[in-house]
Amino acid sequence: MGSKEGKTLPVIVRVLDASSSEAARTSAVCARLSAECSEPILYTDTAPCLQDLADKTTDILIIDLETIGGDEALEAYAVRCPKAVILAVSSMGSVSRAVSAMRAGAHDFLTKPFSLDALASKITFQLQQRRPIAKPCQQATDRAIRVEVANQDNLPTPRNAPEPKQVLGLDRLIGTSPAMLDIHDQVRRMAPSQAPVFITGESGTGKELCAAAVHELSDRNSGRFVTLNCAAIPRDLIESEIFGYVRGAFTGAGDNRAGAAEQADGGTLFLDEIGEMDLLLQSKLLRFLQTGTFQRLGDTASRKVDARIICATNRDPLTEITAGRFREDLYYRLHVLPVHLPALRERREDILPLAEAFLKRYSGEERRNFRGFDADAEARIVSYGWPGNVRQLENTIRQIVVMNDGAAVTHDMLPLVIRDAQSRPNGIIDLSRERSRVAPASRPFGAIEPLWAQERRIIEDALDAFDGNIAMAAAALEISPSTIYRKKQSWSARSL
Ligand SMILES: Nc1ncnc2c1ncn2[C@@H]1O[C@H](COP(=O)(O)OP(=O)(O)OP(=O)(O)O)[C@@H](O)[C@H]1O
Repeated sequence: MGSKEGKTLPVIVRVLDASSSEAARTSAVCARLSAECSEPILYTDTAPCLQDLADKTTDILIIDLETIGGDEALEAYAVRCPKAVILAVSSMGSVSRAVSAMRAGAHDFLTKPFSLDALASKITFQLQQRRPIAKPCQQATDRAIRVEVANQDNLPTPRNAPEPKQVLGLDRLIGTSPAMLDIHDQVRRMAPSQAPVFITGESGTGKELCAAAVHELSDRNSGRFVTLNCAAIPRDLIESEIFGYVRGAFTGAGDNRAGAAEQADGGTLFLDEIGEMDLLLQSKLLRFLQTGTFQRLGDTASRKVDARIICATNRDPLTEITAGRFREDLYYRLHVLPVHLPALRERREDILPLAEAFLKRYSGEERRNFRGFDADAEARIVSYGWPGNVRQLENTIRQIVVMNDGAAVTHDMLPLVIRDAQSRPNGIIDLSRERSRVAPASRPFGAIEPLWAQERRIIEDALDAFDGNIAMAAAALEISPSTIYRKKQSWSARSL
């Protein structure tokens, strides 16, 4: 776990297995982990486990595939705890089962019966090796309270690793370019206001970090900063995630649940990828903004909360309005304090300070000796286009640190996509072949691959190219990682 106020928090382990004896046995593994674990939480039923994954912090999830009805069901668990290490276990082990479990979100797979040592060493390995994955669904969870951290993955801090420094507000928004200094200035001025903030910018430019800085510098900072990524939640669930629900509101609503708006009472509600909301929900959000009141799904009582709204999108809001996908009245209600985060290629002065900060952070975490970049590596890093912006830069540096060691990062440690960028400016995925295919004048219906299938092929190619790393694949495709999660969900919904 991360560190709060200088103390290392214990690793939170959840175990889901229909057999209580199996669950208890599996949980015994915690005693063998080098990281400090709290008492594991055992579930024999899926519903309470799903609920807790959505509501509470999870560092490790050990999940029995038979209990959840197969590996296809795993994704629903994975999206609820995007930062957890997920170990799938099954008594029906096979290579294809393991592969599909890992595609659905597991980090590793074990066939039952397994030895506790085997499970412990797999978990330890994952905790040490895991690279960052994108935030598919930062629900209204405890983790959304961002009074943290250099260790942004909420991974358990290795016992001997240096404690991450606690940095708040603008310190976390690295950059000294004129554009970034201007953003700092805007954030400082906007923070004390109660008015909504509307943040635009390409994926990975730091919109969420900027929203967190506004919250941290505001007088609401003793309240919660609750993040809801609308792109990562199926559209029909966004409403219940924002406004909550009462028992029986829909199948599976076994209990009353507060939504993100209530959890942000007294604090800040950050609605990321707001353009993903459907029009009906947009009108409910508008009403909430106008009156401060809302109803939980299935409830008749109105509730009132005091939450400051910050929203973000990587789309052009005016284009969305023109296309009829975004309500103009909602836009003007939200677009009171606008901030635009420029792409990293438009503020090249920030690249090196960011790269150096990430190198320092990850060298400390991974116990490496890196102190800087050699001249060739530095030149390449500074001149590369960084289509995935700061997220891509951060992931790249982390990848380099995990895979190498030395005093300086050298040119040959850089991923091929960056070393080779001049010859292939779009990165590793050569889309030019796709585009240059000469289409015959007419082709019979059915000879053309449907758009979703082409899209799926391209995304899966990108994932293969980056070894399944969603953040890197998204960066190369110049889309948000949450788009990949959403697409994957839609493929499973089609049972593809
Ligand atoms: N100026 C910055 N200084 C330090 N880290 C940054 C900065 N900008 C972005 N990052 C890091 O880059 C990653 C992506 O940032 P963030 O999630 O805020 O981007 P985003 O614009 O909200 O992306 P998306 O649109 O895909 O949700 C995070 O790990 C964040 O900490």
